Amino acid sequence: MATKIGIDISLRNFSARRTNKSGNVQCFTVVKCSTSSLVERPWKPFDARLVLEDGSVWKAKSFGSSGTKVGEVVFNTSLTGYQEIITDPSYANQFVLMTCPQIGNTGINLDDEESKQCHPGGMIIRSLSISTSNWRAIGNISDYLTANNMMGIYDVDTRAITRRLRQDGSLKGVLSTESSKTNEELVEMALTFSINGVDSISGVSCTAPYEWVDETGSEWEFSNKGADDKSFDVVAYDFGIKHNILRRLASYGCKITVVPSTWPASETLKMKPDGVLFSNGPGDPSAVPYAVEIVKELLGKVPVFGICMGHQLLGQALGGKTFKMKFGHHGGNHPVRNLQNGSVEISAQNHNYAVDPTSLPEGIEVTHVNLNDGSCAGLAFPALSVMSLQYHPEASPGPHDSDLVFGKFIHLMEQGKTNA
Ligand SMILES: NC(=O)CC[C@H](N)C(=O)O
Repeated sequence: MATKIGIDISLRNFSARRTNKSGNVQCFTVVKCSTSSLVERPWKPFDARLVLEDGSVWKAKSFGSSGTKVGEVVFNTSLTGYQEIITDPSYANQFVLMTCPQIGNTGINLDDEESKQCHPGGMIIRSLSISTSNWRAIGNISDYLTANNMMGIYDVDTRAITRRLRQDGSLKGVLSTESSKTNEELVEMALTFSINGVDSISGVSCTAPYEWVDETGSEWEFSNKGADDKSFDVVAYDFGIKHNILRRLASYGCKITVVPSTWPASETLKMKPDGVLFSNGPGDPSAVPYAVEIVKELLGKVPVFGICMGHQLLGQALGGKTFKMKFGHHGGNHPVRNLQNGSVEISAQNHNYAVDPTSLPEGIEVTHVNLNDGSCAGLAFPALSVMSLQYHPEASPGPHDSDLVFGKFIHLMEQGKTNA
């Protein structure tokens, strides 16, 4: 007898709600799950447009929510992990184009959210999977996007758009399902939008401190996991923090208090943490001087670790400058050389800005280099117990090569405790 793998979710109606150990309520408003809502055959006519600031108009079909939204278009080359990508707060004010040609086949589950909501304004894909089948799936991506007020378009030439972004650099654009709006109006909307010089982290940060205790689930845990008892008190600044950063810190033995992006350095020091983490987050790092000031005030007083936006803020606090890259790095296979031990890590990346290493004062060490373009991928300043990475050691989605860096942060905190 043939074994049936997966679940035919077209037969199920559901609503799901649960509270994790950290008190975060996760719930889905999706109650219907049918393959028929995904894709209709034969093809329906085009009902959505992506209009770019260069005047190009890309006809497509819509899924998820409808309306008109403006944002910056970036392409992500990851082959898996679309749910983690669309719930990553670092994508706020952007549209994410997936170069992987088919999206949606593994559906949506309760465990792969990197935050409590979807953040990009829209998702641009080639083919929307006609069915959903995965042992963890509780819904399909179309209903999930609708429930999260996120737009999606499919049946559009994602290769051609990606080539344009690679040639010309990041482009602003508008997604619209509204036929009443002219192409000219949408081009104008794209041209007047700006992500540069705008504070995007204030819209995604938490508003009050909270504790985080959830570790990586035992079925996904690595053998290199750290201490079982919570030996290190860590304050994590939330500039748009991904849950997997918190899970990895908890797995490595940290007791974590997450604080808002504006949390004063003096309040953090009163909490007497063993270390401070500066998280990932969306938008232009040079547009949030208040966050750079907080980082500066903490330098030298406690060991610190910066990830992505956190790394860019540290770079500025140490005296350096950031700049906007041509089209950034978004994917799960970027080779990075660790200059401290010579090894190469295959890494998960998601950023449009970078620290200019030539702007850094003497003594600041560039510890990691992106091997695709030679850009700065990590910094250290041992005299002030500083370490940072431009990419994502927590992955989610992505390879786990860089996970050991959480152990390095533990080591930095241990040294801090010894020297205290
Ligand atoms: N993932 C992140 O933290 C992104 C950092 C920053 N917003 C950038 O795009 O460069």
